[in-house]
Amino acid sequence: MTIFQTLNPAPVSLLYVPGHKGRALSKAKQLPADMLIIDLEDAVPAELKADGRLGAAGAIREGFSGKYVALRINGPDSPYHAEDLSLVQQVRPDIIVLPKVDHPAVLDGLATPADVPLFAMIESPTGIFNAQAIAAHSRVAGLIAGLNDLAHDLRLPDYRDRSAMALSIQMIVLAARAAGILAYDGVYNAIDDASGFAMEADEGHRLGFDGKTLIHPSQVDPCNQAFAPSAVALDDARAIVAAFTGGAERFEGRMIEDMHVDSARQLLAREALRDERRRGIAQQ
Ligand SMILES: CC(C)(COP(=O)(O)OP(=O)(O)OC[C@H]1O[C@@H](n2cnc3c(N)ncnc32)[C@H](O)[C@@H]1OP(=O)(O)O)[C@@H](O)C(=O)NCCC(=O)NCCSC(=O)C[C@H](O)C(=O)O
Ligand SMILES: [Mg+2]
Repeated sequence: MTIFQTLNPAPVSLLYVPGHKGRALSKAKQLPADMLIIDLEDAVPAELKADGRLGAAGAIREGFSGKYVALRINGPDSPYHAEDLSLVQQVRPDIIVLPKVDHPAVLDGLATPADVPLFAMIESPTGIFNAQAIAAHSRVAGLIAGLNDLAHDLRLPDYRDRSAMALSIQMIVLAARAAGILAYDGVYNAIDDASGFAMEADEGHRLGFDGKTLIHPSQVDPCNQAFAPSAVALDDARAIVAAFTGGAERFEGRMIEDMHVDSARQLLAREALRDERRRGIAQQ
């Protein structure tokens, strides 16, 4: 089985849940997030790392009915890395999220099960410059933008200013697409700002991300909505596929060619898979 079959359909809404927060882990079971990323890194204070691992182990063993489960471990330079790795061996999450990946060489030496794919977080200027090689590494199934850390390393006066990170954000999407893997947008910190979240999620969709990483239950539904194709887009895709006969054609006032039909087919196939998965989960 390839890493892509493991994640088919690709998740759209990826919610971080700190490993030491029992109530949040329970609540996460009821939420319509496609993937939970149980965090052992920055959301868990140093003195609670052991609690974080215990919480993560219990929650993963209990299961999250139909959701993909990822574990964000502490990186190889961290004193918590070795114990996080033993947890990975015990619980075998669907995905390992590795933070602050700056060089592909970090992935070569990583003692995680070879058949558990990685999402590599790109969160530094060096990571941005090496994103292409990181994305091309055989263990990597996706990239995640870590924009809080990136804004910090770039010394941005305002970490909310995505325009100051536009080039970096697009390099993450480019690197993922060049390698044929998934790409996820960073988190939106202002948890009470629903309209700001909706705008940023929509922007992430338009930039080509497969979905967005999230930090609060209130962001899950708006994320799913932002990345769902509209009824108009689905109708358009069906009409393009039905109308196309080959070469360059006029279709409803615009030119269509092979690549437009291919995009339309991909959109319809993704939506069909997501529908099937939603029905499967509802029946559980
Ligand atoms: C951001 C928070 C610290 C806010 O906490 P709080 O104000 O306590 O939340 P609420 O009172 O609004 O919570 C309401 C209920 O929802 C549950 N909850 C909250 N967050 C989550 C969650 N993420 N998943 C599931 N459930 C959640 C609460 O338990 C309440 O439920 P109940 O008690 O039953 O009423 C907090 O939301 C939080 O901790 N979020 C996750 C933070 C996190 O994981 N951060 C690390 C990843 S982000 C990052 O590192 C980005 C990257 O690396 C970068 O560099 O950019
Ligand atoms: Mg980070």
